[in-house]
Amino acid sequence: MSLVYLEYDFKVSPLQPATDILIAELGELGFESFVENETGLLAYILKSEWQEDVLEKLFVTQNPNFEISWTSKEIEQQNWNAEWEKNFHPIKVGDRCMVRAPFHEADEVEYDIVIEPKMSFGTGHHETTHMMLQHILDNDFEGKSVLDMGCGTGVLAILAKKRGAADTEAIDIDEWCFLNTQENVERNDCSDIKAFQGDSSLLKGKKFDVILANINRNILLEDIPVYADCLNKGGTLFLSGFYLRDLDAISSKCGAYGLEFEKNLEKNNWVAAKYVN
Ligand SMILES: C[S@@+](CC[C@H](N)C(=O)[O-])C[C@H]1O[C@@H](n2cnc3c(N)ncnc32)[C@H](O)[C@@H]1O
Repeated sequence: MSLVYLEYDFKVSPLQPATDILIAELGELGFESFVENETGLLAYILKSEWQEDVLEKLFVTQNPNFEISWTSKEIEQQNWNAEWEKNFHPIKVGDRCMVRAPFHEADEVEYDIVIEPKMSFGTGHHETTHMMLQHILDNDFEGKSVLDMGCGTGVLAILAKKRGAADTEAIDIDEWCFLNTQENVERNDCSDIKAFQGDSSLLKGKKFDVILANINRNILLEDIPVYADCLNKGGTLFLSGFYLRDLDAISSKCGAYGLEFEKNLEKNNWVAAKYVN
């Protein structure tokens, strides 16, 4: 069955910081994918999950410093793929890692990741994915057991595996992401990554050396106690999907469960923070 999505074409002024704030707010409302352009942003959400009147209550729509207008249209999933192919360019993370689509030419990099995201989040274009990939490049994954929570396309689990991770699990609440992760792990010769559909209730009794969770502020605040429970002593937790203004709240919740803040990366006000157990 083909799912029906809504494509919103937002025109915003000034382009920055309005686009960044809009992406953060729409992400919290459940929008799954964003394509930035010269006038603003295309954003996609499943029609069945959406009530448009929420847009009137956003910070960007209510703040007189921003001008914003939008149109929307229904698109079928297959149309979305064509749209995505038009807009998806390969992304490099430093000199060592490239995330590209199957129809892009491979480059000479240490970690070449091929992703067909369809409607899943996680192409490396978003700041949070990019910073999480950077953390994976900067840290030792050799022989570590890894959880990628909120895996989207599975891109973080795939890079962790390519960096030498041992047992690796990838979980997403969304069926489409779960299926997409399964496809992408095969495509990248990482088929021993185990993918599951679900949430933190699946984590009972499990233990990991590293947990990667790029989700959003509210889910992270709710799930940090579960992550702390699942992290081996000496383990590392990487969290992203929230803004700099929420770092203190996230860090103090982690602190309350014995997880000590070590460092964070920042890009356009987004954060990817590292905690140690
Ligand atoms: C910001 S995307 C991150 C995707 C990918 N890990 C990346 O870094 O690009 C967040 C993902 O978390 C998933 N998600 C949202 N709430 C969740 C929950 N409670 N448990 C597990 N996954 C969740 C969404 O479906 C989405 O795929």
